[in-house]
Amino acid sequence: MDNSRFADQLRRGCEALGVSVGEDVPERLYRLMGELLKWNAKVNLTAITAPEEVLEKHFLDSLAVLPEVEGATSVLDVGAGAGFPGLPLKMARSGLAVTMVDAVGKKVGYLKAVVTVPGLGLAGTKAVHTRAEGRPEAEGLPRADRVLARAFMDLPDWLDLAPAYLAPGGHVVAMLGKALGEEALRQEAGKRGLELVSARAYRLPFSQAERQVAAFKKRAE
Ligand SMILES: C[S@@+](CC[C@H](N)C(=O)[O-])C[C@H]1O[C@@H](n2cnc3c(N)ncnc32)[C@H](O)[C@@H]1O
Repeated sequence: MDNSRFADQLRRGCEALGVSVGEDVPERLYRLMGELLKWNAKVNLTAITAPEEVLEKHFLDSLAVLPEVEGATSVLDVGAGAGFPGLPLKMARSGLAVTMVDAVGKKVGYLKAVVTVPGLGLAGTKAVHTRAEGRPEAEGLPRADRVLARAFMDLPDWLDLAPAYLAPGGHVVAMLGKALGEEALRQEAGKRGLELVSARAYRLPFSQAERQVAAFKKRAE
């Protein structure tokens, strides 16, 4: 897929998702895809390698959570793997302080390298090699306004772990596959002293795959 077809498809996908990104973001994501596929030939980062799928399943799927991130100044992406959703979010909102953490050293090696590639707009993005177990200070991880993860843990385990990394007033964001009812989300939240802030079900624009994103905050905040 050439650069202009990629950019066109990315724009159409963003429009369908109702998210907006700057004019130069498609071009920078195209270059990020080049880095990802180049590294993936040496280091196992992702099983998704067809450009159409990287565009939708990695890039658009990451950008789809922009509405839940708006207004935040910092994001912690736990179990970031090859940088999803952290890298596309940073590209789309350059003012965001993004920290990505992963337990696998070679993935973090890629993340640390890719954020220094000139022109990608990822400068200042942090990548930390550690196992996130809910002890931010000991793990060298910041507390953040949005603590999010994709394909990392089941919702109950995520809601047990993630609040430890919240800055005051922050939200835990859960990226889910099949949608859960709001009552089920509220129940899981309530068991952990959390409140449901929002829940939004949508489909990815080309494959129509189902997604849901839910945000939670600590009760009485
Ligand atoms: C299925 S991958 C998802 C990667 C990325 N978020 C995505 O959606 O493409 C899960 C990642 O979590 C990492 N991981 C698993 N347990 C972890 C932990 N306790 N702390 C940090 N990373 C962890 C794994 O190394 C892996 O890269």
